[in-house]
Amino acid sequence: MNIAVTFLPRREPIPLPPIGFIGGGNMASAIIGGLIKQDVPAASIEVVEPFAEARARLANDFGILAQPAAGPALARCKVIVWAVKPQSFAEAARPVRGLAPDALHLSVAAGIPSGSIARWLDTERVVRAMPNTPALVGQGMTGLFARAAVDMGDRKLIEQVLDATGELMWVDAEESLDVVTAVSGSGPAYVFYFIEAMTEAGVELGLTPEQAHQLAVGTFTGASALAADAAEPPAVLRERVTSKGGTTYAAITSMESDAVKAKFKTAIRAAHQRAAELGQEFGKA
Ligand SMILES: NC(=O)C1=CN([C@@H]2O[C@H](COP(=O)(O)OP(=O)(O)OC[C@H]3O[C@@H](n4cnc5c(N)ncnc54)[C@H](O)[C@@H]3O)[C@@H](O)[C@H]2O)C=CC1
Ligand SMILES: O=C(O)[C@@H]1CCC=N1
Repeated sequence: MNIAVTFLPRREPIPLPPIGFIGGGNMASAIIGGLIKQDVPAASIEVVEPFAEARARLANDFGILAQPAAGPALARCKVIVWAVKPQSFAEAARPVRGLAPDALHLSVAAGIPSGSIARWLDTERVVRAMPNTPALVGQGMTGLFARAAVDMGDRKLIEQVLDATGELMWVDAEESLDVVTAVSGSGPAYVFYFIEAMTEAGVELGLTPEQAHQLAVGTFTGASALAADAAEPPAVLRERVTSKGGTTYAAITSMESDAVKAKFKTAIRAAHQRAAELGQEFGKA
């Protein structure tokens, strides 16, 4: 499948209206952290978060007084960000429907189709996003899809809301978001998994955990920067590291004989399949 994408140029800041969040967990905090960095005052952010512990974290980290349930405070919000688990979306939507009739809705939930969200909230102004956790350090990758009723002004508003989280990429087909989920949404977990493996191997071979961690993390940072900067594809960069009969050759040959690349691709297909299942399971209500 070909995915049509648009990389966005750096954006001029625009003043942001009050923004509401339904769910105040990890992803909401990553986006809120970015807003606070853009000097959005905590007082213009409304959060609905049923768990007291999560509310305490929001108060402590950002000075935000979150509400345990949806109420009239959401009426002033021009954008509402949906950062609940796919399993909780339909239930969370029920008390919000009609509370903020002019709001543009932005969902980060994996899998849940924009058509279900439009139905639950009785509005066509819905954008779906698939961010990832490096958004916490301003280096996230976010895929975005807009329903037909979302105009250019709405898109600009969404871009501004997510501006401090990292790079944004609009996709033209909603199905592409499930691919984005499998590649970059879940992707940081794959990278951490490889970092764990490299660190464990380094320790088993005699380095201290600190040394092995520093080498593994630094190698990912450096190789990613090189891949981003280089004109050549990653396969060519890999070949440049791989001296004939040398150490890398031994490692890559071992991985190829264990079908590591094929297995890794199978894992990404499993994530893709799960994104579609989440939509089917929890998008119906
Ligand atoms: N964690 C990740 O790497 C990514 C997560 N996502 C998506 O972001 C969404 C949220 O994920 P996380 O932030 O990781 O989960 P999380 O569990 O940290 O946050 C979800 C929050 O929603 C709250 N909540 C539950 N029921 C609610 C209700 N009825 N009304 C309001 N809030 C309610 C929970 O108390 C919790 O604090 C999910 O849909 C996930 O698919 C998307 C991209 C990456
Ligand atoms: O694992 C999940 O379902 C979510 C979506 C992408 C990353 N975390």
